[in-house]
Amino acid sequence: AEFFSSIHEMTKVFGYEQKMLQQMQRFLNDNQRKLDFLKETLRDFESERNEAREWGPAYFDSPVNKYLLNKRLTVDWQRVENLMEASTGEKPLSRLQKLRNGNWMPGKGDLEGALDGILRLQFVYRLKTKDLANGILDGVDYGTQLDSEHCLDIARLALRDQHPRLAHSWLLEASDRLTGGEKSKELMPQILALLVQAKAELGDFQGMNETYQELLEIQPASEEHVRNYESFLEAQGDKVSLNESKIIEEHGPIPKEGDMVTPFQAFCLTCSGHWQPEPRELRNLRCGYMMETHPFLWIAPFKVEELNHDPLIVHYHDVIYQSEIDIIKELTRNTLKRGEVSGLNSSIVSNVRTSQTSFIPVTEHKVLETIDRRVEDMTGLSMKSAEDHQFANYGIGGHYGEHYDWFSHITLNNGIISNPEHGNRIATVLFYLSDVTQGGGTAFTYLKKLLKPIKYSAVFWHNLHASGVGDVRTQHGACPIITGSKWVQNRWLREAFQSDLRPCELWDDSLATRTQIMEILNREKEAANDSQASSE
Ligand SMILES: O=C(O)CCC(=O)C(=O)O
Ligand SMILES: [Fe+2]
Repeated sequence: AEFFSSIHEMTKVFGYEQKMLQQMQRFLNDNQRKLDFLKETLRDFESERNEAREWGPAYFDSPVNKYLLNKRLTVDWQRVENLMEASTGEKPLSRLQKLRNGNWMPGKGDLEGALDGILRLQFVYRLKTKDLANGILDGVDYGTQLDSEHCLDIARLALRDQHPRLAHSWLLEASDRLTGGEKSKELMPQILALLVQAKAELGDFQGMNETYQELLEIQPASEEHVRNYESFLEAQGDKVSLNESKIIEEHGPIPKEGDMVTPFQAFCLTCSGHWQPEPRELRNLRCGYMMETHPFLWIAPFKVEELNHDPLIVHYHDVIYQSEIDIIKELTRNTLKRGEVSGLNSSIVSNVRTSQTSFIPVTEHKVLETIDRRVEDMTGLSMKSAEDHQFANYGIGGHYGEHYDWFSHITLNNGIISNPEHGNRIATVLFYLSDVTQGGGTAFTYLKKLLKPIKYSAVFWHNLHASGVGDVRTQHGACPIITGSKWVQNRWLREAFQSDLRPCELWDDSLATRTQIMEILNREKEAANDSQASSE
């Protein structure tokens, strides 16, 4: 099992730890009883000996006393020896070991996953190292302090995952948090050695020089440091005297709109709200009640909000009920596993997606059937070719990086998707089965839209152009959860049986690069502005 990706699992593990504590308590009790008995015996033996000493040799005139000493030296001491030799608390120890070695316990991968989650949160939301180390997450104080060793662990991972700025700041924090004593002596050289590496990646040669000197001051005898310092001076020595030590910010500058960024950067900037649609891009969007698709909706119309016109994205409110969510949670209780993404030839576990997911066929429960009738009314599309219901639970730091829901040609043709004859994923309906306390929005990277999960609501969008070609503007992802947990349900509708039901549109951006798309979008925007301006 895997735990860091799900709060649901983490709560279970927390329960197991309670059992481990009980075994530890039993171990202590058993040993305490043994020690108490030995102490009492020691006192008894001592008092018998004191009495004998007071009497002097006359003590042994009494046959009873002779007997007592003999008994002590044979039987009683033997008992003491046996007791001292016997290992106590074996039972609770072996129970404890069983609990801890069970496959329900988190392992090394989970620990790394949890650290990875912290780093991702920090990177995406540009959180301050100092705040995180003080247990403050995006302004909320959780009161948990990280010690020097924790900071060092995070720094090590940051360095490995090419976040040298973050590594640098975590190392400074690790050093600030050293409290002296043996531990400091052990950790300081490790901190400085990694600091040299971080500064090297950041091109801070003067800083490297200073840190090398500090390192050699505390470990002058280390041949390794001397050797490294010498080869550094040889290679970069000329740069040292020229340069000022750099000021290193823990986060790089925020790219401006229109700057060239990677899709991942666009994802981060949308998640953190640094990139947002401009007011004029929003002013034609409406909200209201929808009642066209089904007579029932005249009585209870859907509450809809338009989020985007092209591609069409709409948000429905109050379209799933607590009673349904309760049933769903029961259905998925034992079937959640780490979510996978499409690899070249198969589905793979990847850090791109850290959530627990489960596919459940509609036939499993009538509630799924009811939800599908609703989806039909919400989308005007047929559910005949829909995939199984997918449920996902994200824990803290859990996320799903930017992606398209539509399958690429490679995926469509390599036989790893279910029912390829049903074609590509024409539309997505994403239900939010929970609110999320902090973070965890759905970010549309091209459209700069961030949707905060609202429990009982659902988002619906078309993934494909009318030609059947994937629409790259639908790229989206699940932003990492800062606190709380997130439940979603995906309904993926396929192309088959939809030909009379889908709306039309003309252009095809399937082969365009991001820059080309941005150009087209900007041109459209300008055109819209022009026509707006001329009509005003
Ligand atoms: O959880 C989210 O907000 C998005 C999930 C998603 O995009 C997916 O499962 O394909
Ligand atoms: Fe998706």
